[in-house]
Amino acid sequence: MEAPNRNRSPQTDSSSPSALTDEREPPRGPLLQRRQQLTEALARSPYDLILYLERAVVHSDLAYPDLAAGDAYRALLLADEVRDESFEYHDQAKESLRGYRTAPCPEVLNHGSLVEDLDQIVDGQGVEAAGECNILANIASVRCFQILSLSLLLCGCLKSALEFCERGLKMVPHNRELHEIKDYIEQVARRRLRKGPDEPIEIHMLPDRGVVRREVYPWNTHEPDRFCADSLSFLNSKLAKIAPKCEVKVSSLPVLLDGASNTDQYDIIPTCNQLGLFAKQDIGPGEPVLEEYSLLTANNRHKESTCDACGTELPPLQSDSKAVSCPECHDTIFCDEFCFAKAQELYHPAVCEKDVDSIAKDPDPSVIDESLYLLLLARLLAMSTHQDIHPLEVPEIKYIWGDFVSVALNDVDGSITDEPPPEWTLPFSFKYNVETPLHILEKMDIDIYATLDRHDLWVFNTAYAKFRGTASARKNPRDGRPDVAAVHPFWCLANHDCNPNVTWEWGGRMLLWARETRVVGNQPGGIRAGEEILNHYCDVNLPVQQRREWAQGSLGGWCMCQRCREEAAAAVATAAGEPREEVNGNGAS
Ligand SMILES: C[S@@+](CC[C@H](N)C(=O)[O-])C[C@H]1O[C@@H](n2cnc3c(N)ncnc32)[C@H](O)[C@@H]1O
Repeated sequence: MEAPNRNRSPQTDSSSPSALTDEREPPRGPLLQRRQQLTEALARSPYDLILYLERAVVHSDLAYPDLAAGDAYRALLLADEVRDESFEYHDQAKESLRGYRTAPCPEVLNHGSLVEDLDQIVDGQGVEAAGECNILANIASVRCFQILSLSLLLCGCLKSALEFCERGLKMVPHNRELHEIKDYIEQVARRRLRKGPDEPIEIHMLPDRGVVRREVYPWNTHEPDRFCADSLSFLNSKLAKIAPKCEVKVSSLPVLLDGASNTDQYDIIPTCNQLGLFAKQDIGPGEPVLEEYSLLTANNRHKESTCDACGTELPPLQSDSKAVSCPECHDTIFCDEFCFAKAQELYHPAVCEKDVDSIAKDPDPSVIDESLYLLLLARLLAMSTHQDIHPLEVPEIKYIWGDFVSVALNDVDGSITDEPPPEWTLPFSFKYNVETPLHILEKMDIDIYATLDRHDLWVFNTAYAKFRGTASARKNPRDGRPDVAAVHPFWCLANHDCNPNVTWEWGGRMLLWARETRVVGNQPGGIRAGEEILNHYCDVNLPVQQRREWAQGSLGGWCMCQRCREEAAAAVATAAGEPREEVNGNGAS
């Protein structure tokens, strides 16, 4: 069996054996233009499921299977709207389909054996009795199941892929393309689960977390040039209030590796430019460096004991407590009037009495991270809705680091392998990236179709990329589970070093202050004007190997700071029985 190719041309060659296979590599430029046209058409006609399906195919051809799945899922929801007149967008979705016919069928539905399966789709009733819109909706649903199952397979979400494939096969039990996709899912599942050809594969065993491209999408016009003079001057004007002795500047950082290497002893290692925080005046030992307040917080406990706005632990409710509950939705508690006023100003009215509070709360330990990132996304959506700005324009995330990979590196040929390509680094699942964010928006009474520009899947993915590079989480002291997370956009500009010159604590505010003494050699603390603020993302009291393993998650790679390199090189020299060399302050031996 041939592996299907993500890069299929928009002009589907339905005469090929399965029409899932087309080895041509379509050029990106025209596809990007076509994507733009379809996005504009969707802005004019937001309930048109055919346009969504067409854009799904283009996304698939551009090697964004996750975005293809997102579009196919929206088309599937619209097909449900067409069939059920009690649904909220029934009239609009049906009206949008009136411009299309079953013969000739829209090109995007004329795929493989789909039209041959029309008899199963109309259930033997004949086209007229079934109603043309309903038939189109049914054919479209099968097409959605095909795109969803193949795309999710390509992202590595095998369980969701198989579930959608099975749903399609329920509608058209003999559909050739769905059977092919099911075979592919089972082949990949067998390889990943190391199962023999005759061993059964149960759906609950299948992995459902994949990875997708982590990039500044070519059509993303919201991403600033973080290095340009305007951005730096904007950031520094804000920073002046919360860290008056600091400034944001370009910092040269070691390029992070995936794991241990033999470069620890090298005098020169590859570096890259990013942003960092620097002292612009001397800062004494123990002196405060930064105090930052952020409402971009999340709490995954159902009955939380933290302030809804800033995430601080609430004091026990006594008569002298300063805690305030929202007069409209009494369950939402703020630590004081200040937090309540800030919440009212920046996000709360968008979720007040909207029943979004129970979503993703008290998660299974295996999905704690996902739940916290999802709840950060929910907060971001509430902030952008209430402030009436695009989510990626919300100041709290606009300028932060997203650990993006270049589009060129991410672009792959798309044949099916056991795992998605290694350059794809953004964790992805159907539930947390596609389904639940839309569910949250619906609970907020937002029309997910009419607001596509703000709530497209690539917008959620971009926000997730930023959260994953910068959010901090706090563990609950009772059970050690992370239950509160936050993004502090200025604190997160400080880079990591295993010999930090600051330390931090997050209560209601993120506080950063200069260390009294440095970890290495008990040197006195304090930061000179011009020196970089060196934060710590891991426990710096651990030995080098453990430190590097811990920091790998939060830093995004193997720590190559001076201290790690010196300690690792010394350990290697000791193991080899070489005499120890003294190292000077800069680590050059
Ligand atoms: C929270 S951000 C820090 C600010 C970031 N440099 C920026 O430009 O906004 C974390 C990212 O900074 C980079 N980084 C921080 N400390 C580093 C270090 N010691 N070595 C290499 N990269 C570092 C890593 O790419 C990491 O994923």
